Amino acid sequence: MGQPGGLIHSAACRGSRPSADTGEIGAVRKAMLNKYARAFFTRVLTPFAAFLIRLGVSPDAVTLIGTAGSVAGALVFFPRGEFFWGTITITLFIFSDLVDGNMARQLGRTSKWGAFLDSTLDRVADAAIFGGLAMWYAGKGDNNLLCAVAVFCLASGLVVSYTKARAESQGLPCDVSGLVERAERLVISLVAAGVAGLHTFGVPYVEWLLPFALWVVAAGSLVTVFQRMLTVRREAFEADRLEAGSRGTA
Ligand SMILES: CCCCCCCC/C=C\CCCCCCCC(=O)OC[C@H](COP(=O)(O)O[C@@H]1[C@H](O)[C@H](OP(=O)(O)O)[C@@H](O)[C@H](O)[C@H]1O)OC(=O)CCCCCCC/C=C\CCCCCCCC
Ligand SMILES: Nc1ccn([C@@H]2O[C@H](COP(=O)(O)O)[C@@H](O)[C@H]2O)c(=O)n1
Ligand SMILES: [Mg+2]
Ligand SMILES: [Mg+2]
Repeated sequence: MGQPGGLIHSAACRGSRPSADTGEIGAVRKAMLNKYARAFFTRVLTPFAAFLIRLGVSPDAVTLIGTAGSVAGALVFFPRGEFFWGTITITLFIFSDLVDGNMARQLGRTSKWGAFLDSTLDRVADAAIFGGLAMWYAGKGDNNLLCAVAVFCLASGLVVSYTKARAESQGLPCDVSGLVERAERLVISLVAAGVAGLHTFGVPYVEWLLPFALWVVAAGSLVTVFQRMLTVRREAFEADRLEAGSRGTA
């Protein structure tokens, strides 16, 4: 456990919110992929980000194009059961989410607007991915239960992100990433969808992977919602206690 009380206190003393822009969010413990894979992909994608900068492309444009491509890949291919091509398309575009911030940092132009745009459009891409899967199961995939599980993944993923955003808006750090962050939700779902999609090319015994992954993401997201809510509850009580204490001594 970190020291959320201290973080809250120092943030409160400065009258600031923990955010990606201030760097305070860096103090929040990250889940596995964000911790380890991000460093690797930062190294790999930095030359590409530098290339886009030389071409005069802006970080916001990369954010917008990446989201549009991910949404198109999810909503064009997934509802038709074309999981392989859907996953390939989404994967190509979704890495823009690591490139846009990289470009902003190289340019020394990270901004509050950029952070807002990035996070907001992450939700749009996630909704399209799980929405596209739900549409498949509601239609030709013909499985109401899996449709419900995909909708649950969509909704719980949004709630996971909302817990952090709402806590941060109140000056609370939400000092836990939880079991399943966005990167985990995406990697589990997309690897499963991509491999399950090989069924179309005659590969046997792979189609069960996608339903399995959806159940895993649904359960993991539910656990994560509780992890974050309990953490914020503790942080909120601590912040209220400190505030009451400072009022008492004033
Ligand atoms: C036999 C086939 C094998 C295929 C193997 C493929 C292996 C691929 C394996 C790994 C790829 C790992 C990629 C992992 C990259 C993770 C890096 C990372 O952590 O990035 C995080 C980042 C999100 O950061 P942001 O700060 O921009 O976003 C914040 C986040 O959204 C928060 O959400 P919350 O957690 O709270 O819900 C918000 O709170 C916050 O507001 C927000 O700012 O970037 C990403 O999330 C993008 C990650 C992209 C991951 C793409 C995964 C694609 C992986 C595999 C596709 C495989 C395709 C396989 C085809 C197979 C065909 C045979
Ligand atoms: N259009 C953008 C996108 C992102 N940023 C900044 O990058 C941070 C996110 O970094 P990622 O590596 O996760 O993409 C974000 O908080 C912003 O500070 C930006 O300025 N403009
Ligand atoms: Mg990004
Ligand atoms: Mg993002």
